[in-house]
Amino acid sequence: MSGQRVDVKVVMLGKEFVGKTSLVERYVHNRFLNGPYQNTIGAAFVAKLIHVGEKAITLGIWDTAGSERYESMSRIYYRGARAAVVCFDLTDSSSFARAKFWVNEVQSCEEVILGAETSDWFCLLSSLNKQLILAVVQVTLPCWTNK
Ligand SMILES: Nc1nc2c(ncn2[C@@H]2O[C@H](COP(=O)(O)OP(=O)(O)OP(=O)(O)O)[C@@H](O)[C@H]2O)c(=O)[nH]1
Repeated sequence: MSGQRVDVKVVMLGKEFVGKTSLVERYVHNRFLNGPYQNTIGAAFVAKLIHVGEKAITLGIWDTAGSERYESMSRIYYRGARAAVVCFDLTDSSSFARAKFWVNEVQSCEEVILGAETSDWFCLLSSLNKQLILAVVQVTLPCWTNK
């Protein structure tokens, strides 16, 4: 980590290849890296300064590796996080099962955002009630109702 002061810790979680790094790149640098897929190893950290009203807040974003072999490491990164962005691919039901796993894991986070990505669009469902998020997604997403 860079040693800079972080006001709010945010963690990105979800199966590998669902687009976590791409989302962070878009949000922080407003760019899409078009090169070959490179899996995250362990986790990557990036900070972003945002303004909420007159307040300046530094977000410290931990982009975790989605591969299950890094699962225990990801647990370290979400400890103390104020928010978790749990991502999955709408075309991959196993990635939704993985998202469900992470939503249950991150009970300590104040805010959980569940993101669904297909190849060319992205939607966010946000709620403080994690069970409600899962219920909504189970009802609305065909890839989940097949399970
Ligand atoms: N076409 C398209 N490709 C995308 C989009 N988002 C991500 N990708 C591609 O999907 C692949 C995986 O994206 P990453 O952002 O590296 O996925 P990740 O979840 O961070 O993967 P891990 O680091 O292994 O956990 C990459 O080849 C991206 O270029 C998108 O919105 N559209």
